[in-house]
Amino acid sequence: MIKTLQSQLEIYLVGGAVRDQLLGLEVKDRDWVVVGSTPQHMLAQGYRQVGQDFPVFLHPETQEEYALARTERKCGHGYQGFAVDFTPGISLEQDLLRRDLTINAIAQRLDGELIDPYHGLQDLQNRTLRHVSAAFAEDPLRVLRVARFHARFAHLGFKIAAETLQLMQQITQSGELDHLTPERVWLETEKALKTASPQVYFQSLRDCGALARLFPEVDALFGIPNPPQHHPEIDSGIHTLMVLEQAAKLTGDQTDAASIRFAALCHDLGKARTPAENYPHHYGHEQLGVPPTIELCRRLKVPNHYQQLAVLCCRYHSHIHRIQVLKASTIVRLFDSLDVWRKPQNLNALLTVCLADTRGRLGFEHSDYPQADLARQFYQRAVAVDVQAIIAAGYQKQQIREQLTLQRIKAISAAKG
Ligand SMILES: Nc1ccn([C@@H]2O[C@H](COP(=O)(O)OP(=O)(O)OP(=O)(O)O)[C@@H](O)[C@H]2O)c(=O)n1
Ligand SMILES: [Mg+2]
Repeated sequence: MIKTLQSQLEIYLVGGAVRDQLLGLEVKDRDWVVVGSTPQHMLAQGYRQVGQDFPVFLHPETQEEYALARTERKCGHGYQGFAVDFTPGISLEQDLLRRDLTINAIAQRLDGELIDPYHGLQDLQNRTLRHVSAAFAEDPLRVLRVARFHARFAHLGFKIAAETLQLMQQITQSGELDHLTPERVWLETEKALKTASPQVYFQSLRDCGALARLFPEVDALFGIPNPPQHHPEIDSGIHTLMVLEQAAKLTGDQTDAASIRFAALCHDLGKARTPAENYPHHYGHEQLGVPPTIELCRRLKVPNHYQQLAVLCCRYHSHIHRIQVLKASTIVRLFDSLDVWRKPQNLNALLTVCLADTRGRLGFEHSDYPQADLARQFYQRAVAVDVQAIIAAGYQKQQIREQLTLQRIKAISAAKG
């Protein structure tokens, strides 16, 4: 069935599938381009149209995406306002020319032969992210996409070509990024947070000036000093990206990796709000970081669970760093604030951010962090307090709560010895 369908169309594999296969990586989803066909012909072959006025179709069996070869010309701001031409005369080369990066603009015929008019193979070998043509600028989201591909492939040695970075700077300066919807910005950012090197995404955005437009709260950290004895890297922006790098290493592909990494990104936002006369100290930066974290999340419509964890990590990371000297009652209050009784994962996430914070400093990359073990011990003691025994002893209503807190404090005090 597939064979007969495809034999009547001129079909090429394109985009990420060709790229990842050439890099020796696992291919997740496959995108196809169809040359010389029409929507009517596609429908007659059994394909289902995806969008109303976009020439993209789903294969009746594999459900993979097949797009008619097309050109696009921008005639407005942002995502809207494209003049799309998908008449059957559009060639494969024309379709590839409108794409973002040369490494994404290699096509493969069904017999395996590669068609590479823009030298994507060479750029794959040179580990270079290079735009295909000036048409790159027609979709400003591509500034974020390149930063994300950089984050995804940095560990393989990929760099952004100088002329592409320049173009990203021009697009940023033109103000086009301001027309991106929050949803699209967050979608790219969330994907970037899940890559092997999320810090490279934010560094690349900074390199082209886009960080100040999209994440001014993070950008504001650059140039803010820390005490050199604890922070040999000094700069709060650099520290933040180092913490993000460590958080990525610690979380790997665990399911809540993205929210922990996002919390790492936000944990020190308050340092940009320190009065300059206090430098390099940042008294109260934990609480000062909450408003910019909430503002960033509101603007980009970041999902609630990200915001909640980021706010907790802002507020309480220093508590964990100092847990050895905290009173047992303060520790119980901290656990209450973290809602650890219902959500023990909050404690794990905070401890991961704190470990990343410790290691995200120049020369401290392999530091131990005994505070995490201690926090876990205190939690184990406190969570073992038996509420049923308190009820059985005859306590009522809010007395139960009070007794619970009291006994948890006692349990932690005992553990402190
Ligand atoms: N703004 C965009 C989005 C997509 N593309 C093109 O469409 C292809 C498919 O897009 P997408 O699936 O988003 O990216 P992939 O490169 O396939 O990467 P992934 O593995 O993440 O799917 C890209 O390779 C690229 O050629 C583009 O040029 N500009
Ligand atoms: Mg794809």
